[in-house]
Amino acid sequence: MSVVPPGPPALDIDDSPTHEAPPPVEPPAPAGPRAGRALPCTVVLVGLMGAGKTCVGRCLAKLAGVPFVDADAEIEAAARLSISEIFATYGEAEFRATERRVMARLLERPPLVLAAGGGAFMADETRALIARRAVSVWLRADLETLVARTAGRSHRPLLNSGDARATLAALMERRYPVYATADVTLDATDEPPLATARRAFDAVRRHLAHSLSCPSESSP
Ligand SMILES: Nc1ncnc2c1ncn2[C@@H]1O[C@H](COP(=O)(O)OP(=O)(O)O)[C@@H](O)[C@H]1O
Ligand SMILES: O=C(O)C1=C[C@@H](OP(=O)(O)O)[C@@H](O)[C@H](O)C1
Ligand SMILES: [Mg+2]
Repeated sequence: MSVVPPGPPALDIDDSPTHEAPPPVEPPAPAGPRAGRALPCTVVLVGLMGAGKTCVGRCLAKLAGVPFVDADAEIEAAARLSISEIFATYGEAEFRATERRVMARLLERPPLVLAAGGGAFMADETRALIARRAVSVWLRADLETLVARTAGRSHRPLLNSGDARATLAALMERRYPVYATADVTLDATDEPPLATARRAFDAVRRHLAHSLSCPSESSP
C-alpha cells in the first residue's frame, strides 16, 4: 500500500472585508451621463514584477477619484502573513488559489484601481472575470527596467533564489503573450509614476469611449 505524503497545509484566510480601506471622499461630480462616477468600472493593472503596478496604481486611483487596492496587500491582510511567508509555509499553488479567491472578491467591489500581483492575470478564471467586470491595463516593461526596479528588494519570493534576471526573462517569455490580451498596453518608461498614471488614465478613458459599454454594466 502506498502512502501519499502530506502536502503543505491549506491556507486559512480571513474573507471578511474589514481590512479594506474605506471609500475616499467623492471628487466633484462630472457633468454628463456618467455624472457622479469618476470611473465607471474597475481598472486592473497587470504586468511583471517591477513594472510599477503598485506604484502607478496608487497615482492612478488618486487621479480617477476611486479607491486603490493592491491585491498582494489584500492577500497579506487576509492571511495575516507576508507573501514570502505564504510561499514558504504553504507553497506557490496555495498562494495562487488564494490570489484567485481574493481577486474574485475585489472584482465584485464598486469601481477601484486594482494592482494585481504579476501572476494573477495568468489564471484563466481571473482573466475571464477581469474581462467581464473591468478594464485591464498592461504595464509593459523591458528586462533592464524590471531587473533595475526589483534589485535589492526581498519581498518577491520568485526572485529570491537563483538568477533574478534569468527568472524575469523566462517569465517574460511565458507571460507577455498573455498580458498582451489586456485591453490597454502602456510602455513603462523612466518618466515619474504620476506621468505614467496620467497616460494610463487617458488610455482607459479612450478605451471606454470606444467600447460600447463598461464591462461591469453589460454583464452581471
Ligand atoms: N516610472 C516609474 N514607474 C513606476 N515605478 C517606478 C518608476 N520609477 C521607479 N519606480 C520604482 O519601481 C518599483 C516598482 O515597483 P512596484 O510598483 O512595486 O511594481 P509592481 O507592483 O509592478 O511589482 C518601485 O520601487 C518604484 O518606486
Ligand atoms: O509575478 C508573480 O508571480 C508575483 C508577483 C508579486 O507581485 P508584484 O508583481 O506586485 O511584485 C507577488 O504577487 C508574488 O511575489 C508573485
Ligand atoms: Mg505590486
